[in-house]
Amino acid sequence: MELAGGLCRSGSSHRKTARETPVQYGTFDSERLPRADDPVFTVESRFGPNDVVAPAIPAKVPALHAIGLSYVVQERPGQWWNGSCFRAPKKKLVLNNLCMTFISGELTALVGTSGSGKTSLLDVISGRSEGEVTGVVSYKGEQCTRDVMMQKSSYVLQADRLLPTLTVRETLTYMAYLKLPGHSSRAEIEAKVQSVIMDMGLSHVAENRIGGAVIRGVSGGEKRRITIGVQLLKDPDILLLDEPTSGLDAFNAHHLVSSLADIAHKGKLVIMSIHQPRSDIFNLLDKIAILTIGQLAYLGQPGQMVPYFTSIGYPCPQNQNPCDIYIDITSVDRRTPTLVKDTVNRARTLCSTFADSDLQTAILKRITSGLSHHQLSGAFDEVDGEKVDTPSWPRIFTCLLNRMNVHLWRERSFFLGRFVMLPFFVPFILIFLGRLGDNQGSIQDRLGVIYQSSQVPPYVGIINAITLFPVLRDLFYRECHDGLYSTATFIAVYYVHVLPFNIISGVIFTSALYWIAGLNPDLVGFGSFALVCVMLTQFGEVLTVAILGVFRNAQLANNTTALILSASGLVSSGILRTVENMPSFLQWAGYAAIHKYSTEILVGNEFHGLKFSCDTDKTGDVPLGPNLIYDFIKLYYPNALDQMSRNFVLLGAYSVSGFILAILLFKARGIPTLH
Ligand SMILES: Nc1ncnc2c1ncn2[C@@H]1O[C@H](COP(=O)(O)OP(=O)(O)OP(=O)(O)O)[C@@H](O)[C@H]1O
Repeated sequence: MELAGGLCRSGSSHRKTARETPVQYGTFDSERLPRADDPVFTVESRFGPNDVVAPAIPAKVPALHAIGLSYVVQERPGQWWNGSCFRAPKKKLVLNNLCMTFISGELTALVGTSGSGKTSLLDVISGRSEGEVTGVVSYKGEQCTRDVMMQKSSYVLQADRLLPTLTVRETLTYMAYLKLPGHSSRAEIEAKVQSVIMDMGLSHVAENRIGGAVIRGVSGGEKRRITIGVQLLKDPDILLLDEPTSGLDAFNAHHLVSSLADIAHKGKLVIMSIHQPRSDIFNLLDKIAILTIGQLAYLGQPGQMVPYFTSIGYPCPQNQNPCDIYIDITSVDRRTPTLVKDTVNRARTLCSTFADSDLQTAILKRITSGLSHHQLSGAFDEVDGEKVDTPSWPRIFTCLLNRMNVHLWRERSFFLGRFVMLPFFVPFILIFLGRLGDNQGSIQDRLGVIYQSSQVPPYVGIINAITLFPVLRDLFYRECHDGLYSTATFIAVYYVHVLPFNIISGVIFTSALYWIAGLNPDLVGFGSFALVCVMLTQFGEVLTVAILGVFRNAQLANNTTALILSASGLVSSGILRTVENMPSFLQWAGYAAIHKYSTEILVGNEFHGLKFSCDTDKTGDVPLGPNLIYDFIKLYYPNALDQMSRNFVLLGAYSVSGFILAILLFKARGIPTLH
């Protein structure tokens, strides 16, 4: 049977067209749509009178259609260090001209072997795809833009990204503040959270911590339920789930899918990808779609699957799970080139057979019967997203800040570490340098204290960021992916969250070091010293955050930031080597380094007005004249005394520019693929 124009016909000729003439998302070749008077609409079922091919859908049931959907991605030809940046990226056709229909009130499973395109299809439907999409995704008869799909659908990714320190109820409550309309009252939010807890069967663990690698918390199945519950908070019309049962035992997988079936039967449109559903899960499904090589090998009711495949020469052996059998025959076997060739050919044949089948014809009929005349000619109106009352910025900011505070408070070792880590260095410095005297030798010792005091705080900032930030970053990726808030908001919240801790630890560090070591006994000097330490700690932390925006690997980010700060201290402090003696390019580089300004402040602060005694009893000691210290400062740190305010402003600017750099790097690097 030949469909008019061959829309959704699989095969190499079409593949070529999709590759060579990429069109924009939201367009399709209307010439290939069947007409309302097409004879295919009147053909008899090939399965006989008892086999229902396409039960009529009541006109008002909302349906999601994928119409001529193709998806092409750019494949990276290796890592950049292998020279991939000099090679043209290869295009890969991941989905090829899919025509599918999904209906509200039904649970549809996308099955197929690994790499068949299940996740990509969910990405495209949800509007979160990265590549080039052609074809139309329509919902309730209107073409859905990315924004509309983001609004109408919720997407449950494969990995659970949850804060281990929060309880189940807290997790859902914070998410409700981020997702529910801005006018929602506290009581409404609590009621919604309670109803999701009940719907997802989480009431027995509602007050338990989620837990993680170190602290045991809820089970894997319960974590999956929480992740799904998070997505149900905004009451989406469409719920998409990527491998929701992965990692679960048979009992939990069945329990979860049966909850999803309940959700679907309450009127939601639920589509999930699943690798190999067991027979008890298979029985819970309303529809099943088998994908292979980016095409459709089957879409229909589970009960129709055996008759369909039997009719095309693949009967299901007795007492076997039909899903296992038919996923196997549609799979590509990659063990040897011959096997690949044979199984790809078989998969292609199965897809083109399905494209010619009554099942596919019925799908096309459903699609076209829901389309208006101008839509049939390819002219869809793009629906604008409904005006959604999103939470206000202060509400989002406060919610994120509270969540970070609760998380840090519960991570007791990180929390205490923030207060004690910097002061912890004081005994080491004191053991090494002792109490400073007022003789000439103490000048060198004071320079040592100054060097240590400008090196240690930013390193502590690095350690603090590396322990705390990555888990928050992973959560941010997930929530930013859902469009809940921006990168700038996230970084700003983190900046404000850590600032009080850095102020307190900087003041404790200075209080201990300054008076016990016997630095210049002056209250203003003490305040300036503390302020420098705070700014350096904050800069170290925010610079690490910026680097963590580039490197996903925390260890790499740690090493890179430590290297940058070491280089900064070496070239600009003037303590390890006099700046004037350095090559000019290093002198210039020193101007860009924060340690130049922090050292100038600390040197001016320490030596200004300090009197030193003359050690005349020691052979070789040269008495210091009254102006010698002043001359020393003037010679080696010419801006230390005159430009103290400017240096403070520059230190502040560094900490702000670290914040801006973090936003820019996060934006430039983008949100990673979260699968
Ligand atoms: N952004 C991308 N860049 C490169 N290749 C991609 C991209 N997205 C998908 N692919 C490729 O497309 C094919 C289909 O991938 P997809 O993740 O959709 O398969 P899947 O059926 O969900 O597999 P699995 O069950 O293993 O998750 C794979 O070969 C994958 O490598």
